Amino acid sequence: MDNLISLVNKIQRACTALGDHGEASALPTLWDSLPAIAVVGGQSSGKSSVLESVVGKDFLPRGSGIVTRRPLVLQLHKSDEGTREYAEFLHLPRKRFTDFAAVRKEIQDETDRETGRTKQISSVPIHLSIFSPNVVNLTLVDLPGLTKVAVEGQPESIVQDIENMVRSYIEKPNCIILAISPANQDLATSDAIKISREVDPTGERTLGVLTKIDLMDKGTDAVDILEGKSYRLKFPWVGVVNRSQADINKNVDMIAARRREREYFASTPEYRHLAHRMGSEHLAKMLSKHLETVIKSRIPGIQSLINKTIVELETELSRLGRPIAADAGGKLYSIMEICRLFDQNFREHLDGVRSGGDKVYNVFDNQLPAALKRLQFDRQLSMENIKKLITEADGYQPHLIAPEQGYRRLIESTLVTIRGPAEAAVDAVHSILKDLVHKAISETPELKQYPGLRVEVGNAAIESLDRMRDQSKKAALQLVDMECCYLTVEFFRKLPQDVEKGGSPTQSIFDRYHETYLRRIGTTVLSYVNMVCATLRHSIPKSIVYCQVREAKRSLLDFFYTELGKLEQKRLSALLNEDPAVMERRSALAKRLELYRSAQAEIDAVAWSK
Ligand SMILES: Nc1nc2c(ncn2[C@@H]2O[C@H](COP(=O)(O)OP(=O)(O)OP(=O)(O)O)[C@@H](O)[C@H]2O)c(=O)[nH]1
Repeated sequence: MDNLISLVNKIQRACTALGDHGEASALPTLWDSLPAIAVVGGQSSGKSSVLESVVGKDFLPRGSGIVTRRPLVLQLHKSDEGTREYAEFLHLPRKRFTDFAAVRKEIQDETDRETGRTKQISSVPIHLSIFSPNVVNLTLVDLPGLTKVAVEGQPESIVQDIENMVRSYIEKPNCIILAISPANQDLATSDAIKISREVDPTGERTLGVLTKIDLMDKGTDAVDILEGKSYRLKFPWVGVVNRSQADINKNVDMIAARRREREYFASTPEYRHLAHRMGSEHLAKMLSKHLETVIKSRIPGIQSLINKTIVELETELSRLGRPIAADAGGKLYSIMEICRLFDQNFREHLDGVRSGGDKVYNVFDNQLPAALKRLQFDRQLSMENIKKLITEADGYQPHLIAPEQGYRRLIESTLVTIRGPAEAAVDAVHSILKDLVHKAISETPELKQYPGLRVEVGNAAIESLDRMRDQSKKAALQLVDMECCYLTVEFFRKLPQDVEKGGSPTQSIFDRYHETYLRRIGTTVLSYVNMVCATLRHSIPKSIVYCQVREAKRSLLDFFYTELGKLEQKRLSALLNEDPAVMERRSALAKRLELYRSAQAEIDAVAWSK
C-alpha cells in the first residue's frame, strides 16, 4: 500500500508545481480531492516539534511566541535506503538542501519575505519537500498557532485571521486533522480540540496528540486523556515527548530525542502499559496507516474527478484550437482555412441556417414600401408647382394641345424624390450585412484565437461591403434615373383625351391654367409616378440583392485573398500572433491535462493492483 501514498504524494507534488493547489484557481483542482494532514493547535503547543519528530529531522524554526507565520506544506518522500537525504523548496526549484539548518533558515527568510520581519502572518503557503530513506510518505501542513490575544506589533484582527486560515485548511473534507494539545494545560481550554470539533463534530478525521507530557505538574498525569476517558476521540490519543527548549539550545539530536522519548514512556510507571502506542515513531506510522485507509476510500471519487476533469480540459483545449504551423505555407493554409470557416458562417446567416438574414427581406417587404408610401409628392404636385413647371416648360409659346414638356418636367421632378428611399434601402441592407459580419466573426472561435487576423478579416469584409454598397447605390439610382429619362408611352396613350371628354382643344390660354385643368394634370402625373413606384418597389430589391447580398456571399474576402498572397512571411506570422492570454491558458491547460492523464494512468494501475 505504500505505493498508494507515494502516488498521492507524487500527484500532490505535480499539483504544487502547476500551482494546482486550490487557491483562487480558475481551473479545477485535483489537490483538493487528495487527502492531506494539517497540524493545528494553540501557539507553542508543540506543533512544529511534532512535525519534526514525525520527520525525524531538525529543520523547523522553533521557539516561544509566534514562530510559524505562514502555512508550511511539507511533503515527505521515502527514498531508497542508502540515498542521501535532501530538501527542496517550490520557490527555489533545483536547489537541493542537504543541510537542514539551512532549510530552517530558508523557512524563516521566506516567511519574512512575505510578511516582513514583523509578527504578521500570511496565508500564502511555503511548499517544502523532504526526500529521505527515514521518512514515511506523508503530506503535512504546519499552520500558525491559534491564539487568543494579539501581542505588541500585531493587528487586533490577527486572532481571527489565524483562525480563518486554519479553518480554511481543516474544513476541507479531505483534510486529516492532527490536533495538538499540550498536556500541561487543561484540555478544556485546548484550541485544537475546540476548532476540530467545530469542523469535524463526529471526529471521523481528527487525531488527538498530547505534547509536553513531561512538563505536567508533579502528581498529575495524562493517563485519563490517553486512555480516552476524559475526552473520547474516534481514534486513540497519542502522547509524545518532544525536545524541550533547553534540549534544542543544547542541540540534542533527533535520534537521541526519540530514544529518550521511548525510554520515557517505557520507564514511567503511569504510561508503561500504553508505551506501545505512544511516541513520535508510533504517531508517524499511525498517520501513514490512517492516510492509506483514507486514500483507499477516496480512490473511486478521485478517479471519477480525474475522468471528469480530463473531459473538461479536452473540451476547453479543443475550443481554444491547435497551435499554428511554423512554415509560411502552413500559415497561409491556416489563414485561408480560418477565413473559409468565417465565410461559411457569414453565408449561413444569409441562407437561413443561422439567424439574421431575414432582416434583409424585412427591408424589401416593409422599410422600402413604407418609405415609398411616405413620399406624398405633395410639394411637387401642388397646384402652384404644376402651374409653375408647365408655364416654364411652355416658354414663349404656350402649349397647344397637351403640355408635353410640362408633363415631363413634373414627372421627372417627382420621380427624383424616389432616390432617397432607394439609397436608404441600400444603406439598411449594408448595415444588416455589417452586423452579420460581426456576428460571424464572433462565431468563429479560430478568429478569437488570433486577434490580429480577426481585425484584418473584419476590416477586409467591411471594406468589401462598402464597395458593394457603393456599387449597389449606383445601380439602384440608375433604376430611378432610367425611369426619369424615358417615360412609358402606353400609359399616356391610354389616357382619355380632352376632346373625348368633351373638352375643346381650342380653349383660351386662361383656361389652360385653370385649376380643374391643372388638377387633372396632377392626378395623371401622380398615377404615373405611382405606377413607377410599384415597379421600383420590385426592381430595387432585385438590384440590391444582385449587387450586395449575392456579391457578399460570393466574394466577401476575394480582395483579402489577393492581398494575402502578396504578404511576406513576417506579416503572415503577425496575423497569426495569438492572444497571449489564450496561449498561456492553452499551455496551462495542456500541462494540467498531462498531469491528470498521468494521474489517471497511475491511479488506475494502483487501483487494479489493490
Ligand atoms: N519539554 C517539552 N517541551 C516541548 C514539548 N513540545 C514542545 N516543546 C517546547 O515548546 C516550545 C514550542 O514548541 P513548538 O514546536 O515551536 O510549538 P508550535 O506549536 O509549533 O509553536 P508556534 O508555531 O509558534 O505556534 C519549544 O520551545 C519546544 O521545545 C514537549 O513535549 N516537551
